[in-house]
Amino acid sequence: MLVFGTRPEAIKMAPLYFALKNCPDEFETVLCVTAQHRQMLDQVLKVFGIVPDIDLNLMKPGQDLFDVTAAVLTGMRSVFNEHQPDAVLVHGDTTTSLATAMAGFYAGVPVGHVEAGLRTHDLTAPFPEEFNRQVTGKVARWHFAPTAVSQQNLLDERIPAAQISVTGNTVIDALMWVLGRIDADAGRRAELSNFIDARLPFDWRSERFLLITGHRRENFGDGFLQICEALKELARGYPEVHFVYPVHLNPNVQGPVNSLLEGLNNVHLIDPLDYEPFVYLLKHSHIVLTDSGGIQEEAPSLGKPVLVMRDVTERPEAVDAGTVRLVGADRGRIVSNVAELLDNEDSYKSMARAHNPYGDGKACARIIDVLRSF
Ligand SMILES: CC(=O)N[C@H]1[C@@H](OP(=O)(O)OP(=O)(O)OC[C@H]2O[C@@H](n3ccc(=O)[nH]c3=O)[C@H](O)[C@@H]2O)O[C@H](CO)[C@@H](O)[C@@H]1O
Repeated sequence: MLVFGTRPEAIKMAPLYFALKNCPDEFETVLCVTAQHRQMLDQVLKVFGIVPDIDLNLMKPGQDLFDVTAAVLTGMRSVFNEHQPDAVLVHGDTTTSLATAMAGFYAGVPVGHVEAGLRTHDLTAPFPEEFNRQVTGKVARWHFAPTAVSQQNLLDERIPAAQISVTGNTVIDALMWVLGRIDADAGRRAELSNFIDARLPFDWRSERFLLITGHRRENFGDGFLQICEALKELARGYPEVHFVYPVHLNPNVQGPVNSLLEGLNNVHLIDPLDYEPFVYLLKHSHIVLTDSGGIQEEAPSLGKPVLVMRDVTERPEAVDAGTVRLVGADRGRIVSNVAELLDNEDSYKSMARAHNPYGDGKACARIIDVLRSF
């Protein structure tokens, strides 16, 4: 059984879902979604053409971490009772993953952790994700670590080596699948272009633009004010550059972003994009400014410099390779780093190198090999 509830989990679990479904003689695959994020999850399910077998549909207005954790935990009790899975697979560091892993532990269902071993070693950053992944790691029977760094983090926590496999990150499987589908189909490319044209009033194919995403809890409040002030300063200082920001639906993000950034001609605040147009836009972007985890993995494989608006990252591989840089949610650092990349071609070139520290597109096959031997 696969269980997930948010957009990034759905993107990263979709290829694994298909890979398992492709082995019907070996695995009966059941998909349960919690719908921790309803709308953004559904967007991804639609792109991949996936219909869940079970939908807990637990998103409610104004719910907090206590509500989500409790709802997933009790929801999964019923699901496990009814379906009696032999194993449950969860992903990464969401509240859905944490509570499902706990439910698996209580119900005696072995847990496989996809994207295991990422660590900042600071329980408050990202919050609550670092806590979620550490606790999920305590419970897991199989740890599917994307890189040697994440494998080492698990070994340092005295997880037995035999329970850890280095598989690569399934996000690269998803990215390659989506890009392959776009490349192979001129009609699809035309449709995507029309879709993006309808949302952006400039020629995004030829003009320079920054692609921005920001939604981390630890940046709510002052962090978002600083991010918005930085964007405002950059937009005024570089009127010929465009700033495209698909704004996360969380009201803590929508509030400051909409009020502080409206009315600037070259700042384009749009709704979160479906995965396919997002990836297409990422491919055409000049610089990526983000606090997201997944985008730190996708952008390097497309050769895009990434400035991460956080002080720590659980993904040091691309930072070490020099294609991702940490700039914090700090107005001065964001402005100076973006300005350097816009003004200095050598700096830009040194960060704009395509490389793939996070996988080769074969992570799902490796995960399935491990599950086969169970
Ligand atoms: C910092 C951190 O702890 N992040 C975690 C968070 O995801 P993460 O921070 O990656 O979550 P996001 O909501 O930023 O989602 C990123 C994904 O959404 C796509 N995208 C983004 C914007 C948009 O408009 N449309 C769109 O499709 C991106 O291509 C990317 O694949 O949960 C994931 C699932 O457990 C984990 O893997 C990540 O470690």
